[in-house]
Amino acid sequence: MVQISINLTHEIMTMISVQEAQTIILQLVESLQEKEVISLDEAMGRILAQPVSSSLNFPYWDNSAMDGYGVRFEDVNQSNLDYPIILDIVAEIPAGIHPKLSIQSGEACRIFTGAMLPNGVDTIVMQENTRPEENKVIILSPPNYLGEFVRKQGIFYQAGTILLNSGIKINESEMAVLATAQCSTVRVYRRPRVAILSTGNELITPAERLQPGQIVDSNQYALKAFILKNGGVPITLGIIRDEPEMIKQKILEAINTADIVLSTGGVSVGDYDYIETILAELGGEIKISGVAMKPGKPLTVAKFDNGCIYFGLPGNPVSALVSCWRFVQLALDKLSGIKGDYEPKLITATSADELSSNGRRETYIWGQLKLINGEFLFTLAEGSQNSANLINLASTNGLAILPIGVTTIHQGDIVTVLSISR
Ligand SMILES: Nc1nc2c(c(=O)[nH]1)N[C@H]1C(S)=C(S)[C@@H](COP(=O)(O)OP(=O)(O)OC[C@H]3O[C@@H](n4cnc5c(N)ncnc54)[C@H](O)[C@@H]3O)O[C@H]1N2
Ligand code: MOO
Ligand SMILES: [Mg+2]
Repeated sequence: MVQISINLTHEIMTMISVQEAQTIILQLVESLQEKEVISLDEAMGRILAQPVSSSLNFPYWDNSAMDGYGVRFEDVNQSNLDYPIILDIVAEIPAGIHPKLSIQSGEACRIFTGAMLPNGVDTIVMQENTRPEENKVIILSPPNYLGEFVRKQGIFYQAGTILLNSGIKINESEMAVLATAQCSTVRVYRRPRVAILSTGNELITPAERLQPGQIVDSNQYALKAFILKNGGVPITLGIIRDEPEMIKQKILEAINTADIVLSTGGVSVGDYDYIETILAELGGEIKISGVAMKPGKPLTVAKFDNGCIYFGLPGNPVSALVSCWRFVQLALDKLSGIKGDYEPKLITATSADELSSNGRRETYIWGQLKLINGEFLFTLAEGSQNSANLINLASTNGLAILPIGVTTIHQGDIVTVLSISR
């Protein structure tokens, strides 16, 4: 690692640090309180708004963990190859049956994995340790302990205990819990509404014919995908020309319909960069107007009286996404009702490549994070690290972070990497 001492220029002094920006943003965001009841089938990806418990025990009843024979432990625990115990098979119990009989001393039942135990049975002998003979079974080796291969009622969870906490995201494993607890409906937080708009005279849609000087609006698609991936409802408002009145109208519409607004472009110092002025004119309180990071420097954040939080993201495609990964992600997590510490997922990795920065802003370098033999390795994306190069941003799952003052991370050095979930 190579460090420099830097003279802070006026530009850097007016920008806040990434950490300060994170703190401000998280202070602005309040978690949604509105809840809705949805069907279990629709619950994937949603945030649980109440703890889940059940009147059921888990397992629901004593059942067998093996295909074999249900026995009384005291009958068979002395069994061995020289003096094998022989029991009468008095019943066959497949899974799904409620056995009504009671197994007496000297008796066994044929039983299968998942089948409910009858009264009297306290242990299962797996069939590999037995030899059936007509309506009898020979126990070739005794069980290791009383209750072997029995899944006792309530041994995993007892009725009434909390199975899932409020504020967790429902993924596949939580879906299984909700299903097994027979929650056919689930109370969740409503999804955050996120308005997305692109500003710029040069922008066209992917379907339009490209004319010299134009550029396709990729940000709209990137941001929509990001919002969908994070459980929000994207409200795409399209492309707005660099026309202050038109931008004003769209922003007004956006802040009145969404919890968060993401716009791209128009936040730097150019003659057509109107966003910050318009936000202020509309009564937005400008909380951030520049962060000492690269890319993502001109990030503008404002809060409106109705609670809406406006992120004016830089227009450069990489800058826009890096700002989302670093800041909007945390804001969305908190807004969504997810309980957590709202901290970026930072991973310590070894750098496979030399990484460089001018050391003047906290620099985010995109690439691949791989787990190799239990250790994380960061590989630089091939090609240019230019904030307009959205092509080599594809497949990025990690952003190596070079703090202010650090100009070089040598190959083999340790580097902190922001992990991006894919
Ligand atoms: N004199 C200075 N110029 C610039 C500075 C600076 O400090 N002084 N900062 C640079 C940095 S850093 C960034 S980042 C950009 C931010 O620009 P804006 O947020 O004002 O965005 P635009 O000027 O509208 O566009 C920048 C760039 O991005 C392209 N773009 C815009 N929207 C989209 C979209 N929806 N999809 C794809 N690409 C888009 C646009 O064509 C421009 O190339 O400012 C620097 N300038
Ligand atoms: O801050 Mo800009 O995002 O470096 O290109
Ligand atoms: Mg600009």
